[in-house]
Amino acid sequence: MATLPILDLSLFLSNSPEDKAAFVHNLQDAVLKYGFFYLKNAPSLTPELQDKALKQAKAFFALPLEEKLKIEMINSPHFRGYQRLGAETTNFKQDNREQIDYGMEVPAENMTDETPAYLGLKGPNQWPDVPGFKDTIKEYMNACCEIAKTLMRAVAISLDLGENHFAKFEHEPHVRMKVVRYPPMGHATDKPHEHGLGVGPHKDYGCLTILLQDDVGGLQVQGMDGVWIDAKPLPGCLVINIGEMFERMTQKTYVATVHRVLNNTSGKDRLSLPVFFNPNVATQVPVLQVPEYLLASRPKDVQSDVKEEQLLQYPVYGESAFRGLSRSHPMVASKWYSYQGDVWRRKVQATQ
Ligand SMILES: O=C(O)CCC(=O)C(=O)O
Ligand SMILES: [Fe+2]
Repeated sequence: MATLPILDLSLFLSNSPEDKAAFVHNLQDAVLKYGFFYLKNAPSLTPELQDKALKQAKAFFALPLEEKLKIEMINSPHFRGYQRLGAETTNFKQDNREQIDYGMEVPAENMTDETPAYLGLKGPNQWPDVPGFKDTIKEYMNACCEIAKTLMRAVAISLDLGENHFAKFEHEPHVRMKVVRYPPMGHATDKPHEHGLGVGPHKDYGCLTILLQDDVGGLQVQGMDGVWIDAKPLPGCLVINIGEMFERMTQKTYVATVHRVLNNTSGKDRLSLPVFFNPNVATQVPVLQVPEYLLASRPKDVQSDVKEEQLLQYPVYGESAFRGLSRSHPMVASKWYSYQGDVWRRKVQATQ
C-alpha cells in the first residue's frame, strides 16, 4: 500500500539554499501526488505542547454531557462550540465523533440583513470550565499557525511565486481549529452509529490543515486513483494537507485531497487536533499564474468520493467557509441565518 511522504521542516528553515530547495521540491512532489504529507521537526509545536493539548482535550471529553452542553455550538452564530456525538454530518452520513470548534478570538461584526453571512463567522469562542484549557488551546492554535505561515512560504516558492506572495493571507486570518474525540464502537455510554464513519469523505475548504493525531489511527487519504491510503500516526509527525482554496487558485494543479476517518474499532478513544489556516473571510480568491510545466503535470482522471457539485470553491473565501460550516451544522445555520434565493443572511432578531 502507498504511504504518504515525510517532509522535514528543518530543511526549509536551514541556512543552506540547497536544503531549502530540497524541501520545496519534496513539497511540490507530495502535493502533486497526494495533496497530503507528514511533517517532522516543526519547531513551534514542541512535544510538550502536543502532550499538553491532548491532555486538555481528554480532560474536556471526560466531563459529564450536561457540562459540555453549556458551550454547545447552537449558542454561537459564529459556529464555535461543542457538538455532541452524531450531531455533525459529512457527505450525507452522520459522523461518529464529538468536538469543539474554535477560531481566532476576534470581536463579532455588527450584522444587518444586508451583511454577507460569512462576516458572522467572526466572533468570540466558548470555553469550558477546565483549568488551563483556554490558554493551552490558544497556544496550540498559534503554534500551528506559525507552521502554516512557514509552509505557505514554501508553497509560494513551489509555484514560482515570490516567497512572501501569500503574506497578505496573514492579515486577520480566519484560522479555525477542532478538538475532536472519536469514541470506540461498542462503548458503554457513547453509541456511535454503525453505518456512519468517524468523519465522512470530504475536502477541507481552506488553505492548509495542520493535524495532530494521537496513536490510534483511522485517518485515510484518497489517492488520485481512488484507492484509500492509511495516514497512520507516526511518532513526532504532524499530517498536513491542502484545501480547496488551493485547488481553485491553482486551477486544479494542487488538488485538495479527499480524506475520511474510519469508525474507531481500537477499543479506546481517538483524539485529534486539526488547525485550519485560511485567509480573512472577505478575501477574493486569486487565480494564480501557474507555470506551464506545472499545469502540464496536473493530476489527470482524479477519482474522488467528493463530487463536483459538492465542491466549495466560491470567488470569496468566506462564502466557501460559511457554506461548509452550514452544511456540517445545519441546525446552527438555521437558528441564526436564513436562506433565500441561494443567499444566506443573518437573522438579525435571533438571540441566544
Ligand atoms: O481527525 C482527523 O484525523 C481528521 C479530521 C478532519 O479531517 C477534519 O476535521 O476536517
Ligand atoms: Fe478534514
